[in-house]
Amino acid sequence: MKGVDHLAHERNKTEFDVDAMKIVWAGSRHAFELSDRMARLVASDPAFQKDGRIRLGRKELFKNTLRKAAHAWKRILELHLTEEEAGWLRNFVDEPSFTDLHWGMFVPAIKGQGTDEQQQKWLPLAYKMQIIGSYAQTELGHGSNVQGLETTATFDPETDEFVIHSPTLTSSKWWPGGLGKVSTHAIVYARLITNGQEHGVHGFIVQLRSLDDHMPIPGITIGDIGMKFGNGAYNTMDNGVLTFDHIRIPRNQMLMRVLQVTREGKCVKSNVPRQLIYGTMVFVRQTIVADASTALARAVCIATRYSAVRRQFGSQDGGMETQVIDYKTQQSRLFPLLASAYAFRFVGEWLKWLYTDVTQRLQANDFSILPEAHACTAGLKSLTTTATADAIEECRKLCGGHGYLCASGLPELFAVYVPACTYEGDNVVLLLQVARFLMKTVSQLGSGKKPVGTTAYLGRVQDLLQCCCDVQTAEDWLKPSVVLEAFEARSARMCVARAQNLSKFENPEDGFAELSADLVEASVAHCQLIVVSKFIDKLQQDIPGKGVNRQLQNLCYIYALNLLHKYLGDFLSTGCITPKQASLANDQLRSLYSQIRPNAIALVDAFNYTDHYLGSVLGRYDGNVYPKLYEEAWKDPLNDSVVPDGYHEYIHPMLKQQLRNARL
Ligand SMILES: CCCCCCCCCC/C=C\CCCCCCCCCC(=O)SCCNC(=O)CCNC(=O)[C@H](O)C(C)(C)COP(=O)(O)OP(=O)(O)OC[C@H]1O[C@@H](n2cnc3c(N)ncnc32)[C@H](O)[C@@H]1OP(=O)(O)O
Ligand SMILES: Cc1cc2nc3c(=O)[nH]c(=O)nc-3n(C[C@H](O)[C@H](O)[C@H](O)COP(=O)(O)OP(=O)(O)OC[C@H]3O[C@@H](n4cnc5c(N)ncnc54)[C@H](O)[C@@H]3O)c2cc1C
Repeated sequence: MKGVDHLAHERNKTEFDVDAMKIVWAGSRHAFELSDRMARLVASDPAFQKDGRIRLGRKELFKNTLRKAAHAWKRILELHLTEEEAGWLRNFVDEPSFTDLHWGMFVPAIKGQGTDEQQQKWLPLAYKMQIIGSYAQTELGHGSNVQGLETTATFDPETDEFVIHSPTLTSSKWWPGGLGKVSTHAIVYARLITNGQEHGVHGFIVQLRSLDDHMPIPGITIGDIGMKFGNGAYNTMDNGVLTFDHIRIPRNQMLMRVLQVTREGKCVKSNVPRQLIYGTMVFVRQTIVADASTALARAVCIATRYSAVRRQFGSQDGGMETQVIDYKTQQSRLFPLLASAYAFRFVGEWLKWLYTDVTQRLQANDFSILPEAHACTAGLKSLTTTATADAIEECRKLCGGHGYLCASGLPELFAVYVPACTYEGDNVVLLLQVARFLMKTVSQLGSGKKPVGTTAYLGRVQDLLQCCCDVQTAEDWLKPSVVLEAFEARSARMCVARAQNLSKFENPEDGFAELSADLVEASVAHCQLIVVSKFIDKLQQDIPGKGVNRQLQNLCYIYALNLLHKYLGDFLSTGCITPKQASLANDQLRSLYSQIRPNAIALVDAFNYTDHYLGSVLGRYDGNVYPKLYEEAWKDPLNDSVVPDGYHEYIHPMLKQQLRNARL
């Protein structure tokens, strides 16, 4: 059987309505139709082809990215695309570029932290791309510790200006995307100083380059920070270095929604909390969770299709060998990743809802759920990006040797994706933020303050400390209440145990530092509970389409029970379940793998990825893997000549030498 036939055969086994699942995956019929249209538009445009990207040198690669970004903008204008359509189009172009930072951080920072007048002035320029912006927060010496940033913005009352300055080498801005070669402006984070007094870190709109000839403004030194991990990959982005030598900007270019500086240099606080200065990060972390499901789904789609095409061992009487997807070990590695892609999709949907809700509340001066929004975005960003980066690497291994070829698409996907564990907040630093939130919540339980939102379960802590898991058979693990209670009890018990250990320290900060590794584990447990509970919530919705809900149920329990298996130490040591119940969970997991197996190909087809977007010979929709891999190999520049360059200089003399030695 050919690879092409394998996948057709697999698709015939499907037990659910794939078109209906495509809509569930996209979030709505509207989102499906729109993303489908944009994906096809990009795939059919020769200007957006990706072939050979990994073989380009840095300069060529970067210029190629500029060309694509300019072409994308041209198409957006020609077709009068809406903001939503334009976002999808840029997504399917699938090449990190300065536009990510312009639309993803520069514009949101002005929207979130700018006053109405500032928005009226700067947003139209940014929307028309008459200025291009980046987000310059991180410095050579400090990234995680935002309060430790060294760049200064000193108010000069004589001229009504701020003087932006880099006092040290370590205060050089370092990393901002789009800054190195493209951006004309940036939101620069700097320590505000007025009348000799410091007022913490704030954002300032600073012009970096001339709008006429793109030369840096005098006093500004700016460039690219150099090559990053992997071929192609994130090297399409000009992450930059920037220093200021007493650059003057008008007073009204400080983003003043949180704090105003008057003509006299007086600081006047508004009614919004200081943390709103960090609001852009909350917004981006939320989008990163949605992106995690997309990147994970890409890797899983490649590994699943290839696992159905690939055959090894098991041939009897000259019959066909076994499809590697039928090995239980392959299933136990692959199907939890498939389930995670769906789980992250739904938690991403929920997080988007939460973010929208917080934004509306903020507009009505209700800041009460800001800590919850911060903890959820930070924790879920950390959980989903760590899992996705690990999963892409696992998918590479699931594809055996061919997974290591760039033609599989997996090496570049990994190289592009893995910095997500670091940017927008190092994942451990973010989990420590969640831990602070959880410890604060536990410490307030005695005061009668009822926890709400994702920590509401901690309000039932007494019950959760005592409850016994009600599982007697493997089927009992298919009850939502049972699964939910196990995850709630595990998280609550871990939180309470950590809080008790913390209370033994005289100085809570010392305790927090000493116990931080344990605290991070409690944060992970809490975030996993959120993902599981949002998946279970999704199952309660009225989901149309034959067999769709059934598949989602199977995926939900695979996600939850695989976590239970992987983190068994937590569940057993906190006494949430018994070893016997753990073993039953494992039995159920195996049964679920068998149920998912005939639907695996259709479940990845439901992601609706074009071959252009997947960029993988192994993941091709038609399964025509071997002929295309063979074809692809011959495209390598090494195969341009039969005898390689360097033969006469190095190989030939070496062979001659051996020959002479042999004759002696
Ligand atoms: C084949 C492949 C082809 C190619 C494929 C292409 C496809 C690509 C796919 C990739 C996917 C997506 C791409 C997406 C594009 C993204 C582009 C990358 C952009 C990256 C940009 C950046 O990195 S910007 C810089 C980000 N920096 C950080 O995140 C810094 C981290 N540090 C902090 O956030 C904070 O300083 C801190 C959280 C660590 C706080 O530290 P500290 O304790 O010092 O805090 P404070 O004293 O300042 O404040 C404490 C109180 O404030 C509360 N707090 C903290 N943060 C927030 C917040 N954000 N919101 C609300 N409240 C907050 C904190 O809880 C404390 O509260 P209390 O305890 O109540 O006092
Ligand atoms: C590809 C990429 C794109 C980026 N784009 C931008 C951008 O556009 N704009 C921008 O401003 N920045 C950008 N950044 C910077 C990014 O936000 C920072 O690198 C990130 O926030 C991590 O900070 P750091 O580099 O200072 O790491 P560090 O904080 O130095 O981390 C080093 C190690 O120390 C540990 N650590 C640090 N603090 C603690 C603590 N309190 N407790 C325990 N462990 C700790 C971390 O876990 C990590 O293991 C980008 C980074 C990358 C990689």
